[in-house]
Order: sequence, then C-alpha cells, then structure tokens
Amino acid sequence: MKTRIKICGLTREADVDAAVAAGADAIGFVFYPPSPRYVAPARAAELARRVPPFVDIVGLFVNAPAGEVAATCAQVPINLLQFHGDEAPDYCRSFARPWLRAARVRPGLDLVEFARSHSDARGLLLDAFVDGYGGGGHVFDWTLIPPGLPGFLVLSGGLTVDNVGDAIARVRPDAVDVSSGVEAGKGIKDHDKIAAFVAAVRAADAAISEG
Ligand SMILES: O=C(O)c1ccccc1NCC(=O)[C@H](O)[C@H](O)COP(=O)(O)O
Repeated sequence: MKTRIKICGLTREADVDAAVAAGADAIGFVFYPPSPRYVAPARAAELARRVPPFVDIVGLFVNAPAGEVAATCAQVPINLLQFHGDEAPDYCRSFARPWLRAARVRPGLDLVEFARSHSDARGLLLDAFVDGYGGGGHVFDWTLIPPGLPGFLVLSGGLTVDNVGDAIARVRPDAVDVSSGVEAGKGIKDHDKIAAFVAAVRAADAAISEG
C-alpha cells in the first residue's frame, strides 16, 4: 500500500515546487492568521497555480468564521478543507466540500466517539494536542490510537525523516502529514528534508509490502 503524503505550511514558490517534485500527494496552506505559516488567500492563489493536477490542495483553518472559509474557497482552488480547531461537525459539513477533521490527541480523548461524530469527514487527521492548536512539531503517544479506528487516517505531529518509518510500521496510517519536520525555519521548507522524508515513507511502504 502506498502511504499518501501531505506537506503542510507552504509559503514559497520554491517550496511548492520541491514538494511536488519529491512526489507529495497533497500540499497544505495554513489560513490561520496567528500562525507563522499563514498565507493570505491571494498569496495562496498565486502559489496554487504551480500545483499540477492530481496533487491536492488542502486549506487548513482554525475556528474561522464561515464567511472567511467560503471567501477563501472562492479565491483558492482548495480540494480538501482541514479543520484544526474546535469546529463542530455541522459547521465542517456546511461548505459542501470534502473535509478532514483534525483530532488533537491527548489522554482522555475518545477517538472512537470523535470518529463517530465526524463520520462524514473524508478522514481524521491525528495531531498532538498543543497550546495554539498545532504546527508545534510534537509527537503524541501513538498507543492512544485505538486499533481498528474506522475511516481514512492521516498521522501527523512531529514526524521527521527519523521517525516516519517507525510511525508507518506501527500505526499503518493511510497518509502522513508533515510541516515542522521538513523545515529550515518556521514556514521555510528545507528541500533536502522534503526529499528525504518522502524517501523514508516509500522505504517504509516497501518494507511492509515485502512482509
Ligand atoms: O502550522 C501551523 O502553524 C498550525 C497552526 C495551527 C494549527 C495547525 C497548524 N499546523 C498543522 C500542520 O501543519 C499539519 O497539518 C500537521 O499537523 C503537521 O504538523 P507538524 O507537527 O509541524 O509536522
């Protein structure tokens, strides 16, 4: 099985090109103004022009007013919305677009119930619980993921070239998502780290299919 790869938090043309060239399945733009990786919709629209067909464009929002999400969707060709805050299921489905729901994982969060209440999400994105909602590069305890959690599972939170192979072997996610782990500085991607991360994912996939 091919683990899909999303590279998140892109802010520069060269970084978009590097992610696409490395073989990313999806790239993410952060539309959360307090984030150092924030891009304004007009800027994201410019960057999105470089993205070829069959690479998804993911728009990440945190508790944004619905009008802001709709206005961003009108400017940027977003294939998939990613809700990374405290958004309710009714809000997430109100945009009539495919969406991912981020679960900020910590002990006590009932992921089975979380998945059930977001059952029409295209997938659950599991990230570490941090103050400030995300992008902190923190790994969470993967044993908190219940076996057999239904639906498309995206593993994120502090993934790097050094731990992504282990993460795939243990969790067997459908996709992995990385931001901090392929950065030279906040919002600035390191192209060698992107290539190495993608190679590590492919090596983990090959190890699984070889048994
Ligand atoms: O990137 C941010 O600054 C950010 C801010 C608020 C919520 C989420 C944010 N980022 C999440 C991501 O970029 C990813 O989807 C992902 O979870 C990977 O994060 P990382 O641990 O940095 O690899």
